[in-house]
Amino acid sequence: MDGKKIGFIVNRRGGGGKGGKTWDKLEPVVATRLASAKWKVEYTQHSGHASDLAREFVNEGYSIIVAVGGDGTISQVVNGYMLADGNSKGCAIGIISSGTGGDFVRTTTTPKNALEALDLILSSESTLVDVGHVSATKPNAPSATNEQYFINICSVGISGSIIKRVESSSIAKYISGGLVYWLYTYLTGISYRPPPVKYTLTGGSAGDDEGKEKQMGLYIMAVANGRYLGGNMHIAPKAQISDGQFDVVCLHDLTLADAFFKASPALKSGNLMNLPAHQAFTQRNTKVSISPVNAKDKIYVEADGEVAGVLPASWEIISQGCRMILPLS
Ligand SMILES: Nc1ncnc2c1ncn2[C@@H]1O[C@H](COP(=O)(O)OP(=O)(O)OP(=O)(O)O)[C@@H](O)[C@H]1O
Repeated sequence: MDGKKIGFIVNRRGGGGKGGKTWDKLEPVVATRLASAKWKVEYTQHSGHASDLAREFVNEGYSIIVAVGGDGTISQVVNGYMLADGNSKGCAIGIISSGTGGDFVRTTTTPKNALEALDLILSSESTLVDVGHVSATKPNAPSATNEQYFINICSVGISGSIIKRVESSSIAKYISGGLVYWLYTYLTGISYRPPPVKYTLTGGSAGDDEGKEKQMGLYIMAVANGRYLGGNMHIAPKAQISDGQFDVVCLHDLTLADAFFKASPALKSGNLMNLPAHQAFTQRNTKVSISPVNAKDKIYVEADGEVAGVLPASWEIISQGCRMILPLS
């Protein structure tokens, strides 16, 4: 650790308070192991704060930034890192997972045990991974866009509607995060009707469809760097975080019965094989764009588990844009 500066960004609220408890146990170990190094901890004070803190750590010359929290915290740290151009400044991100869903660390097989995760961060080399970028329309300002990076999965359709309902929910502060998510998944599942959208896929395996605008009734499209979403849905089982491409997994034109009896089990198991080709496809692409056929439809986009905007939206991969310290695959 000679000469290295390590910054910890801790979301004490992540995982319904797990983040705080994890850090309280870990801090004495960090103090001992990093006694001869320069290290600092910052606690997130509000949503989005982890991004500002990451940007400051990069600009202050820190060599490692450790995100202590869930997928939302990891995503915000990646956003701050990308905005400050952390890769070209020789900075890497480490992860100590203490959230609710933990979808990104499921892909990377980062240890769930905080001491093991710290050990990995302090003893391993960093590796380059891809980062996704999404440009989505602001829900209340149709002529403006939200520009955002994501490290795991950005999706649109039923998943965006679920996240929008979870974020707007007034009961979320009274019951556990997992239960709120389950409740709105069920309620959205029975009321969701696939809206018509136009989409274009470019770069990669689009073949004859390369760059052609097509239309479908959108159930879900996952633009995936990682493999899991929604707290363990194995939606993109073959996605690789360093291959320079998104795995684009799409279910479309489903009836309510198909959605319940075929799509949900298939998404959970990562097996879309029992859905016919006219209702599901998987491709590898570097660019994606989708817009609603009916301009007044508000179709929500979620990125790493948080609302990123509505359609129209477009996606682009930033190949090997971020350095992370991860277990060797
Ligand atoms: N002090 C704070 N007050 C309120 N919200 C905060 C605070 N610090 C961070 N947040 C927000 O909490 C949200 C959730 O955090 P995080 O993703 O770490 O945990 P989680 O949602 O439990 O886990 P997961 O995303 O893996 O399901 C993030 O959007 C983050 O911006």
